[in-house]
Amino acid sequence: MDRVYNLIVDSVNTSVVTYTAVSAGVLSCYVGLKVYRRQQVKKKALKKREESRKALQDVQRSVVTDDGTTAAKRREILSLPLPQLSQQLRDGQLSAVQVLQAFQEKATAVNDKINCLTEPVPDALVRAQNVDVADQPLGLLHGVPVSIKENYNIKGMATTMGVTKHLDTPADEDAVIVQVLKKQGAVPFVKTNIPQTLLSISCSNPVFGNTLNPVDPTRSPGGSSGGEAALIKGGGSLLGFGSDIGGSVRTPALFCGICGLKPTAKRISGRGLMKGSPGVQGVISTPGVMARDVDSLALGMKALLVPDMFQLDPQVIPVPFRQEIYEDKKPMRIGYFTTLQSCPPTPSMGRAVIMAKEALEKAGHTLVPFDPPDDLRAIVDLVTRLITADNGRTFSTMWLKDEIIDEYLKGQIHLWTMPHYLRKIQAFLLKPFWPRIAKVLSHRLIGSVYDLWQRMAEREAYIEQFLDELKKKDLDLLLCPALGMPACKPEHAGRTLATTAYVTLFNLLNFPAGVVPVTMVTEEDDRLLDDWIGYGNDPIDKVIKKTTKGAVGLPVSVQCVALPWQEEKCLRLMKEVETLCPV
Ligand SMILES: CCCCCCCC/C=C\CCCCCCCC(=O)NCC(=O)O
Repeated sequence: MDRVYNLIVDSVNTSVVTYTAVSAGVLSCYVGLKVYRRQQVKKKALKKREESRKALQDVQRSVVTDDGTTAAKRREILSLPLPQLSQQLRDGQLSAVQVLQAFQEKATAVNDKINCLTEPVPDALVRAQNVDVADQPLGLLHGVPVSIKENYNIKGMATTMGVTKHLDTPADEDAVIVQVLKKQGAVPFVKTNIPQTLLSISCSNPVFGNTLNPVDPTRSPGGSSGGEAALIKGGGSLLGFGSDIGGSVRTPALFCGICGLKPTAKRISGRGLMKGSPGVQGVISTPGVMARDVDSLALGMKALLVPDMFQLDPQVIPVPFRQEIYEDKKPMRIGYFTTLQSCPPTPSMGRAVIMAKEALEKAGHTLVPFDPPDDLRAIVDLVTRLITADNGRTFSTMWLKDEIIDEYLKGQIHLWTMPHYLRKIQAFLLKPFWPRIAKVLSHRLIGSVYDLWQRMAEREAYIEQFLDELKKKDLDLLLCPALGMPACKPEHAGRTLATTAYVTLFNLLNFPAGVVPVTMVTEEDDRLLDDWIGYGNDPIDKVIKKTTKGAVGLPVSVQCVALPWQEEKCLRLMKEVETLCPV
């Protein structure tokens, strides 16, 4: 009996040992493979970064000059506002090659300091040479060098979104916007940096690295069109093209102190742009224009709103730029608000609205207080739910699977991917202390098509309600904060997303909206921040406060908003604010 028992014990022991050894072997193979894959991904990212650095250096070497006359001419070119520069190019006073080289030299020098470029556009010089031999001006942007955000397709260049799996796939066609720009004579010359996946207000990815804010390098230039904003602010481009589903044109424009316009979706074409959240419903993504001043934005829009665009993308509403609306001089009636319930702004952001409001009133316009209806519901129940409706599947499978996750993206991934039961437990525990955070956590995940339809129906009802409120006050324009805070530190970007309420609201409504710098953070704003509690001094408020502390001197903008398809009217209000509140 004992022998049988021993035999059984021995055989069980042997099985356990064998099982443990096999499991350990499989586990170490799995871990080894993971580590190996990670190293390969890292290697691939670094190789691409090195190649792009070299390509940019080659461009720099080819244009740098120590000839005094050329250098003086380049300084003169770089000092011209876009409308004058494009006029001189059309008149033949300047050549496209001369202008391109001035901007190539400046852009690469700016890049050396803040890492805002991803790659040079390889055929830029040939394109400029072709522009110079044309018999007559090719269009409104004849010979104007333009910068393009990384997620726009340019034939022959990979659109990477900051993930390595796209590095070896060059685009086979230009995005429609790029095609139209070329038809207008423009010379796309550099692509600009983005955050990995685009769904961030920072500007860093494992392939091209982190972009710094040219005004204060300890801060983020904003995202996702952060490379564009930083380059334009640094003087390396006069006209750039970005995209915006949650403020990606407006946030970086604010953080760097330039102007940016997010049009109504389908006013300009989004064909050939890679999206961070393809298929998302109800919070609408659209390309946008970025520049140092409003006249340049208007020129950029005018150059795009032409029959070529309407033919290349029949989904675009065929309405050309209405110059008469942009140049209209009649007094305007403008609604304004300084705060949203969901995320009260830090002192400088609210002060900027009051400053612009008073200047507009002095100039003869009528300013009317306007309360956006139930913005907490709009931001939490609609924007947050709709933008995270797939519970992070696109985020984790399409973008981040087998990739290195960027360090600045890590702080926000849980918002997209946290399991439902964990959200519920946390929301229950946190509700008595931090009701806003509990509200965000407790939002029901979208579990079915029926749920999605319900949210979309709520969104339609919300838009109707918003339009009714505007109509009651006879308003078709709004003035409000550009965001809940000025430029943040990159390490705080993932935990300050609540401040995007001011911009995402207009992606939800699909209204055109643009930002214009009007002031800078003052010592007094910084002092007032000490008593600022935001929504209720919850952990989100504490990070917003921490990141805003010491922001003295950073740009502060206001946001101008118009009704759908009224981009020209939105730009008109922006222009008026720019003229009345010069920074
Ligand atoms: C009331 C508290 C709410 C806190 C949570 C707010 C979370 C808001 C949810 C989503 C906003 C996400 C914004 C992310 C930046 C988007 C940048 C962007 O527009 N990217 C798209 C593009 O570049 O095309």
